[in-house]
Amino acid sequence: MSGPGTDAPPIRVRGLRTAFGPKIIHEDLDLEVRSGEILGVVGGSGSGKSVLLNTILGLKQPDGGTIEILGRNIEDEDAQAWVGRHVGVMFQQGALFSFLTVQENVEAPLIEHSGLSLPITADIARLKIRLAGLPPGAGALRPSELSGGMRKRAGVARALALDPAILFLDEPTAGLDPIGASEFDELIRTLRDALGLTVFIITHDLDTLYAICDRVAVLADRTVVAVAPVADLEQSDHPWIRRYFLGPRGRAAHDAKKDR
Ligand SMILES: Nc1ncnc2c1ncn2[C@@H]1O[C@H](COP(=O)(O)OP(=O)(O)OP(=O)(O)O)[C@@H](O)[C@H]1O
Repeated sequence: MSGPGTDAPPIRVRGLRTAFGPKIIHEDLDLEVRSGEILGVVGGSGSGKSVLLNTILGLKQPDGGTIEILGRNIEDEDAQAWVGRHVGVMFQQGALFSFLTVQENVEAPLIEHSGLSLPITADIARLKIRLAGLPPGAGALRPSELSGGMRKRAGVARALALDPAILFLDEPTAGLDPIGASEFDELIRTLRDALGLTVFIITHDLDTLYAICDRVAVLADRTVVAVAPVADLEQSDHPWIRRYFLGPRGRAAHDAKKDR
């Protein structure tokens, strides 16, 4: 069986169809994510980015097509537990348990999946909290005591708890000020480089796309209409892509990248 360490692409989606009743969200959608890349996923509001994420994670059943994570079909028996073991997810706002401290939030997946003793679990959680760029004292705080940026870092620490091969991030910089957002981008790139992660980021943040994404997948017309580095997408003829990258905000992000 294929798995982490094999040549299978981290994520391979083929011919995906999803729907809610009669409403079709994705049709004949193909997407292959390369090992070690940071892939940005963009699309208009309601284009199906979150539904795609949930379907890849096995939280929503596809109506057609196949999804493989590290070579394993997510509809296979026991695949959910396997995906949970090899994939880290940071949902919007960090999605932390509000009644637990940061330390306990990061320990939770370790206790559930690793079978390690509690002292070792605690040590690993402390390491992940530091890895996510939080100060040592942050572990004792509850999510409500953290700033938005710290909460997102705590979400990253928890997502990294089980040493995943793939990190999924849903709008990680939403709600952060520009300095916090670019520090967060830098964290993601550093973690990718240091840990060899493959990163899948849903984002509306053009600066993130220019700053750290190796390629960007564009969702439109119920499918992925392009997957390419931003520089190539700037040359696209697709009307939505042109409006997105060549509109005033796209140009500003492009110019900011040049000035960096
Ligand atoms: N549980 C659901 N039941 C019915 N329709 C749904 C459900 N979840 C999502 N949808 C519909 O699926 C479509 C895609 O939604 P999705 O949340 O994936 O969009 P998105 O691209 O993530 O949007 P945004 O950028 O605004 O977050 C929308 O039309 C939405 O109304």
